[in-house]
Amino acid sequence: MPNEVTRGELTQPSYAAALDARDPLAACRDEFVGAESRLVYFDGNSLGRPLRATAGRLAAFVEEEWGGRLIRGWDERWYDLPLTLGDEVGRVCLGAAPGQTTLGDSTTVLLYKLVRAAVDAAESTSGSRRTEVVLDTDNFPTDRYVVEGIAEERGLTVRWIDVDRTAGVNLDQVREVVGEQTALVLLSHVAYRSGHLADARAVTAAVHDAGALVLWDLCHSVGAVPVELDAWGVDLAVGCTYKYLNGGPGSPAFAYVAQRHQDRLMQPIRGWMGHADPFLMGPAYQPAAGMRRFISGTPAVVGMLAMQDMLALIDRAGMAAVRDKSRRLTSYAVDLADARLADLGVTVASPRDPAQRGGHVTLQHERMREVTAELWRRDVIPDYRDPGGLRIGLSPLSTSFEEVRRGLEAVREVLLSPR
Ligand SMILES: Cc1ncc(COP(=O)(O)O)c(C=O)c1O
Ligand SMILES: Nc1c(O)cccc1C(=O)C[C@H](N)C(=O)O
Repeated sequence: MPNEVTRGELTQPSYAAALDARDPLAACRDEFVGAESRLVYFDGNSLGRPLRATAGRLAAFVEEEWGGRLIRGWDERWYDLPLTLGDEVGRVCLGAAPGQTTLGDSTTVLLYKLVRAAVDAAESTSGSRRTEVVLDTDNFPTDRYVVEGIAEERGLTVRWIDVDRTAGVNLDQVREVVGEQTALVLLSHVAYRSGHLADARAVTAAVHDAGALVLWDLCHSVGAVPVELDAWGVDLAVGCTYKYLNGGPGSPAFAYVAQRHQDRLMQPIRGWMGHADPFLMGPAYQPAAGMRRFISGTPAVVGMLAMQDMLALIDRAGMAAVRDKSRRLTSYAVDLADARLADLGVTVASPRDPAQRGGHVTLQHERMREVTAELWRRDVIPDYRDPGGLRIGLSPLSTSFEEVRRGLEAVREVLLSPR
C-alpha cells in the first residue's frame, strides 16, 4: 500500500477514480465490447473480452476474403497465416525474431508435439538416451497429463518438483532435480493458480547447465508479462491466445521453437501441411524446413482473426506499459484485500512482491466456492480454483481500477451476507 494512503482512502470510489485518471492506458478499455456495462470482469486470463474492432474484421472476412476470394485465399494469405501471424505474436509479445513462432492446434496438442519432439531428440553427451522429464506438481493439469502420457508411451520417468500452491518453482528447486538424465524441463512462466512469476532467464540457464532443454508454458504470461525468449535462450514455448490475446473461445495456440533446434526436431503428428511440399501429395512424409514442420493439418484461419486486433492494441500500448499497468492493478487488488477482506479471514495466496507476480491474484478463504457462485449472480465474474481460491484475473487493457474496487467490495458484501 502506498505509505501516504490510509486504508479508508484506498477503498473510496474517488481513490479508484484518481488511479484511473492517472492511467495512461485507461482509454484502451473503451475499445472492448461491454466496457460500458457495470459487469465486473475478473476472468480475462481465462477468456479475454472481444475488441469492438473484431466485429468489423469478422464481417469483412466473410464478405471479402472468404466470400470474395474463396479458395484463392489459401494462396493469397491463409496458407502462410500461422507463420506470419506467429511472427507477429513473437515480435509484439515474446521477444522472438521471425521464423520461430507458429499458430495452430490447442496448447494441449502443441505441448504434446513439442514434448514428444524434445524427448525423442534428447541424447546425453555420452550418446545414451536421456530419460527424464521434469515438471512441477502444481503445473496446469493438461501439462501434467500430457507429460505423464508421453512418459508411458516412451518409457520415460517423470521427476516432480514439489511446490506449494501459493508459490511457484524457484531456481534452487530446479537446480536440485535437473541432471544428466534430464531430457526436458516443462514449467509455467506464470503459475495458473498462484500467479507466481518464474525467473525464466535464470531457470533456462540452469536447465542448460545440465544439458537439458526447457519448454515454457506461457499461457498466463503472453500479453500480460513481457517475455524475451530469444534473449533468455529459451528452447521451446507454447501458449494460449484466447486469454490476454483476446483471440476468442478456442482460438489457436502458439508454439515457439528456437531456430537452432528446428531442423533437428521431429514432431509426432506428421500431416500434409507440415510437409516440405504439401501439394506434391507425394508418397512419403518429408518435413518442411523451419517452423512449418510443426504444423500438422489445415490451419484454423477464422480462429486467427480476433487476436489480430488485440496484437495491434498491445503493439500500440507497448508491452512495458501493459506490464506496468498489470502490476499496478494487481497491487491495488492486494491492497484492497488487505484493507477490506483480511478481517473476514481472507488471505492473499499470490506473491506479494509485484516483481514475482503475473497478471492475476488469488484470494484464499474456505467459502470461496459459494462466494464465486454468488458473485457470478451479481455480475462479478472471477474464477474459482480449488481449494478455496478466488482467482482475480486483471487483463491490463480492459480492466479499470474502479472495476477492481467494486469487485472486491462485492466479495466483502457476499462474505458478510448470511449463508
Ligand atoms: C497454464 C495453462 N496451460 C495449458 C492450458 C490448456 O490450454 P488448452 O485448453 O487451450 O489446450 C491452459 C488453459 O486452459 C493453461 O492455463
Ligand atoms: N480454456 C478454458 C475453457 O475452455 C473453459 C474454461 C476455462 C478455460 C481456461 O482457459 C482455464 C484456464 N486455463 C485456467 O488457468 O484456469
